[in-house]
Amino acid sequence: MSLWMFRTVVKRFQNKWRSYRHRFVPWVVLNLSKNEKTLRHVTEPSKDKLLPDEEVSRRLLKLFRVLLRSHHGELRAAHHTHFLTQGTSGEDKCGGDPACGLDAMLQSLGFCIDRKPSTLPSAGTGVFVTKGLVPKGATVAMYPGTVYQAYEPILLQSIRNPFVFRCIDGVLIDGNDKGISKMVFRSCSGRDRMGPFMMSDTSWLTESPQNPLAVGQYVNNCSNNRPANVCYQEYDVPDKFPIELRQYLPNVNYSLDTQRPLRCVVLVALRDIRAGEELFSNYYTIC
Ligand SMILES: C[S@@+](CC[C@H](N)C(=O)[O-])C[C@H]1O[C@@H](n2cnc3c(N)ncnc32)[C@H](O)[C@@H]1O
Repeated sequence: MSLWMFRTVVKRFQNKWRSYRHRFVPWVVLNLSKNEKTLRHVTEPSKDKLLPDEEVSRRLLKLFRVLLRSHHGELRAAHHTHFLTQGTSGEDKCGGDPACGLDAMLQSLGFCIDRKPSTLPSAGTGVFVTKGLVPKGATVAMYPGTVYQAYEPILLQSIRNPFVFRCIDGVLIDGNDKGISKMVFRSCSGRDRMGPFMMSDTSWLTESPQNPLAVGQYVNNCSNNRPANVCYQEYDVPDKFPIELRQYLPNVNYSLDTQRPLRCVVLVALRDIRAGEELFSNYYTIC
């Protein structure tokens, strides 16, 4: 093969690769050809938002305020009984009681989601609606993890890591709750605290996240007979987001000197989803 031909082939591959909005490496590469029918096409990146950012903010704030109130209640109760041992690490403010976050979710959003074995054979864990009804257009989950700008190195953390999510602008979110990814998230989160306030939530790395939405990294890909019922949407946290509620955000910037607002990704319901149903997203979006 001549050098010219080689370059043309590489260029063609690069263009196709870049046009994929979301990819979980290496699973997407292996399965892309099998699943062409499930590709989602959008005409322009800006047309890909189902919910305006203000609406995403409003819904997150509603949940986070209920979480804050219930945590204050828990802390007061713990003070009374002299069993306050959690300190202010920001992790496990529910005292390990997942019901605390789930109650807040049911109260503020009208549904609960949780992780369970997937209904798909050999797909590992999935995410299910366990109570209530998720109405079409609801913010049903968040994709937690460390946020890498397109120019930042992620090589070590990305090796054999199926949880690296690629946003439309090349920003990557590492949602792996194990190994080096977990260490990186914890260290960045500890670094960014402002006085008494945590700027992010590390409890998504445990079995019982205090923000119950932060399990979106476990949502499995749709297939020809299991169509997507949720889709991803980027959400940049606005400057005015209250400082005392940032402790529930499951994302943190890898670099301290990132000049952009914190990138989060939410999953939005494409239709009403009932209790018992598994969530399926679309790993491939072409624009
Ligand atoms: C982002 S993770 C999702 C969580 C994963 N189910 C787990 O338990 O760790 C992506 C991985 O889930 C699995 N997966 C996702 N969708 C699948 C599907 N439709 N069929 C089989 N495996 C799937 C693949 O192993 C893929 O690499």
